[in-house]
Amino acid sequence: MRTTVTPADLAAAVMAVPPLARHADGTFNDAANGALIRHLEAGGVSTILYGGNALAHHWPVSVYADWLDRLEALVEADTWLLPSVGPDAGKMMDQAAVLADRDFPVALLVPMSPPLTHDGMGDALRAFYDACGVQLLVYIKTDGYMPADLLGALVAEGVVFGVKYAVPRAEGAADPYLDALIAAIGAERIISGFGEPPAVPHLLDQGLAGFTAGCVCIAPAISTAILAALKTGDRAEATRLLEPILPLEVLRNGINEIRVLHAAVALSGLAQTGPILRPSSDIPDDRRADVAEAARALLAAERAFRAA
Ligand SMILES: N[C@@H](CC=O)C(=O)O
Repeated sequence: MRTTVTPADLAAAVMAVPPLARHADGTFNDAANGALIRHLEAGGVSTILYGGNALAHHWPVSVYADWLDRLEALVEADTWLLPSVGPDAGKMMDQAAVLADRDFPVALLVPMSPPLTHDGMGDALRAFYDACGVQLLVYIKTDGYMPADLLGALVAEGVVFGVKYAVPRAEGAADPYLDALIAAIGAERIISGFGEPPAVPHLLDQGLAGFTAGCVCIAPAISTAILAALKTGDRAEATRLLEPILPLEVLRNGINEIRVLHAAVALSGLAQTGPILRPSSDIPDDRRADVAEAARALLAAERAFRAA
C-alpha cells in the first residue's frame, strides 16, 4: 500500500469505489474482496476507496481496524487505498485512534448531516487531523455543504487533502458552488465524485483532476481509458468509451446505485459480495435478471477491450 501521495495522484488513476464483500455471517470475505481488488489492479486501477459503495458509513467501529488491515493486506504495494471516516464527529475520533497507528495517508470523510455548524465542522476536522495525522478527502454531495473559504483554510492547514464533488446539476447548468471551491483550493484538488458519465463535463468543462466511480469495478480498463481520453480533451472518444457502461448506470440510477453495484459485482461472477450491510437491503428479486444481464455485458465488454 502506498503511504505517501500528492494531489497529482488524484489525476493518476480512476478512484474505484467498490462494494465490500462479506460472508453470509457478515464477516469480511478475504477471497472475494481480494478477487475484486486484483481485477481492478489488473485493469490499471491503482486507487481504491472503501466509501459509499462499501457502505462505510455503517461499518461498526468494533471491526474497523480489522477490516482495514485485511484490505491493506490485499492490495499491491503501489496501490493507494483510502478508508472512510465519519459521518459523525464522535465516530471520526474513534476512527482517528485506529488510523493513528496505521499508514493511510488520506481518508474520505463521508458527508456529515445536521445538527452541525460550519465552525463546528471545521473544528471536528482539525481535531481528527491532530489526533491521527491523516488528511481528509471531503465528500460534498449537497450545495453549500462547506463554505469555500473554510475549505481553503483547511487545505492551507494540511487538514484537508481535497474534495470529492458530487452535487447533481442539470446538464449544462452553471455551478457557482463548484466555481467557488475551485477558486479556493484549485481544480487539481477536486475530483468528480459520482461515476463516469458526469466526469465528462466535470473534467472537460471545469478542469477537475479525476473522478471516482463504481462501474470501474467491473470495467477498470475501460474506465481508465475514459480518464485517459478526458485528460487529452477527447470528448468524442470518452463518450464512445462510455457506451458499454451506460446500461448498468441506468439501472443504478433507476433502482439504487449502491445496491445495484453490490449485486452487479456478484452477478457478473467477479466476486461474491454476500449480504449488503444494514440498513441497506438487496435489490428487488424482479430486477435481478436485468442487473445480471447488464453486469455480464459490461464484463464481456471489458474483456474484449483488454483483448483488443
Ligand atoms: N457514486 C459513484 C462514485 C463513487 O463514489 C459511483 O458509484 O459510480
